[in-house]
Amino acid sequence: MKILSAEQLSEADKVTINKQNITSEELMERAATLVFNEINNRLQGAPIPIKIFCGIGNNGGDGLVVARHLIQHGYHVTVYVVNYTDKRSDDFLANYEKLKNITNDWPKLIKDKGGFPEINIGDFVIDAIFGIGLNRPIEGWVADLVKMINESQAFTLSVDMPSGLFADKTPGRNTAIIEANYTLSFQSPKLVFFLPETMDYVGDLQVLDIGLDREFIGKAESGIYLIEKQEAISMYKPRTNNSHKGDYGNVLIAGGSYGKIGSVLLTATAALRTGSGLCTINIPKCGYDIVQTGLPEAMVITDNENEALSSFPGNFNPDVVCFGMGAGTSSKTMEFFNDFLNTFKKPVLIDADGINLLSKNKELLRLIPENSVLTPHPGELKGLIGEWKDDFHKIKLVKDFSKKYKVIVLIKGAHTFTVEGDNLYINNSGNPGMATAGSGDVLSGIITSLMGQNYESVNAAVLGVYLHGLSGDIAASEIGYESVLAGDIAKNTGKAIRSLFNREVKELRNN
Ligand SMILES: NC(=O)C1=CN([C@@H]2O[C@H](COP(=O)(O)OP(=O)(O)OC[C@H]3O[C@@H](n4cnc5c(N)ncnc54)[C@H](OP(=O)(O)O)[C@@H]3O)[C@@H](O)[C@H]2O)[C@@H](O)CC1
Ligand SMILES: Nc1ncnc2c1ncn2[C@@H]1O[C@H](COP(=O)(O)OP(=O)(O)O)[C@@H](O)[C@H]1O
Ligand SMILES: [K+]
Repeated sequence: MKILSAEQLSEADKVTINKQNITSEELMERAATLVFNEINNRLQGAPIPIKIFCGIGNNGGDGLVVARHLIQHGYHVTVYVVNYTDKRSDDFLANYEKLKNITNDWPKLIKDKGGFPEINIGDFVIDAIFGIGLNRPIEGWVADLVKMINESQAFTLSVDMPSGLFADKTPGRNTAIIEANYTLSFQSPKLVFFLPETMDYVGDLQVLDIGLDREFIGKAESGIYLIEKQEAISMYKPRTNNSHKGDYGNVLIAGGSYGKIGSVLLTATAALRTGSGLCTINIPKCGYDIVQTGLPEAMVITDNENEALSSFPGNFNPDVVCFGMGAGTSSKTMEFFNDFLNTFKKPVLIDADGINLLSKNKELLRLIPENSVLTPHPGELKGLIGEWKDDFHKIKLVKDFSKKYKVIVLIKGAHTFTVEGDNLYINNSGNPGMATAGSGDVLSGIITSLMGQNYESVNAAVLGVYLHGLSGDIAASEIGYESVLAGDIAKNTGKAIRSLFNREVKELRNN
């Protein structure tokens, strides 16, 4: 799904009104009725106190429409108009009149702190104060109101966006923002919903298709994509009946050092479980027995050194190499890395200590083959691109880096971002059970496997991140968040692929 900016959404709004020959008030009615339907489905007529806080722009207008429908369906509703200015939008005013026509309980105007109502923990709060029109941080008594709503701990549902969040920029420190339990957003999720600094304000997210013009959305240049099941399905390449192991990639996983051999095992297991035809592991000697016993399906090449890798096996020509997990950053391993980058010219995957070695010796960046994939976690990323001021700055730095070195860079996190030049792919699978040692090693194995199976690097990264999250979701649903081990994520990649299609294994082939 494309993620549009606030500006593009406002434009889509205008184009839709024009093309569908409707008024903006009708579009508001359509959008806000969908919000009402969701709330009604959820509450099923429950007699709980509903407090709706409406701004005076169109977000507030949505709130008034929702209020009207709720009242007409017999809910206990109190409407508050958060009168931060007197410049009310036309559609707000039209719906204000409509609301007054159906109830004697007219909206209560809040103009300062004196007008704040009591909010109890059992209330259902609807936040329709600001939407995509917010253009400066919330201040003064309105900020106090937001704070009061948050402190009440009442269940809070935000319409379109939690008030106080900007769709496309960082909110800045200590600003007032609604901490929603649930956000019903119109047409396109907003970028800030997925960033580490702002995702916690959103709560559970649901996007409502309000029927904005498809052609406009199709053509809109966004460069930001949310990756969900549909996108994953469109990237997946089925296996063919008439095939053999040579068709599914020969991958080399190089890494590990004394005490960290398990990392390579996890990566190789994930690669094989994602479908690699052949997998060879390159480790220091000390790992030989561990790896041969732990994963008999893999072949092993040992280094001359006992405890860390020191020289790249140049006489071996795999389809793709993945380097770095558990490798350490000793000078010997730096020699290995140097050797490797000077020898191997097809796209590679560099993870963990591979990234740390790049940060130690930035000269090596120029040697990375085009279309390689780098998979740093935030700590490793800092070594590569330096400190960032906020999430938007981080994205800019990573885009610049990706363009400069022609590589694909992941920003790993609860929503992993895959950055390829100016394109951002935001992953929407995964869960907190995946915050466990070795989870990243598994991800590297999955992506490397796909690269070896002839997926374009960017698709291997985007699909690999999605499958990794989905495998983690399957593992967590079976054994609970706390118990998920990285090995469980590796084990479930096959189930993840199958679940994309809800079909029997036999049907997942190209005949
Ligand atoms: N796009 C779509 O597809 C559809 C959108 N719809 C809905 O419209 C919403 C957008 O509505 P909107 O443009 O009227 O803006 P909104 O968020 O209500 O607030 C703007 C008002 O706030 C003011 N203001 C700003 N910052 C401020 C501050 N810090 N402190 C104080 N005031 C501040 C600003 O005035 P200013 O003072 O800047 O002149 C202005 O008066 C959108 O989120 C969705 O809910 C649907 O109905 C239909 C389909
Ligand atoms: N809360 C979370 N939700 C979804 N995915 C997560 C979460 N926490 C971690 N992950 C995923 O787990 C992986 C952790 O990678 P990394 O930090 O490199 O782990 P390690 O170094 O232990 O292998 C990343 O792919 C990340 O996206
Ligand atoms: K809102």
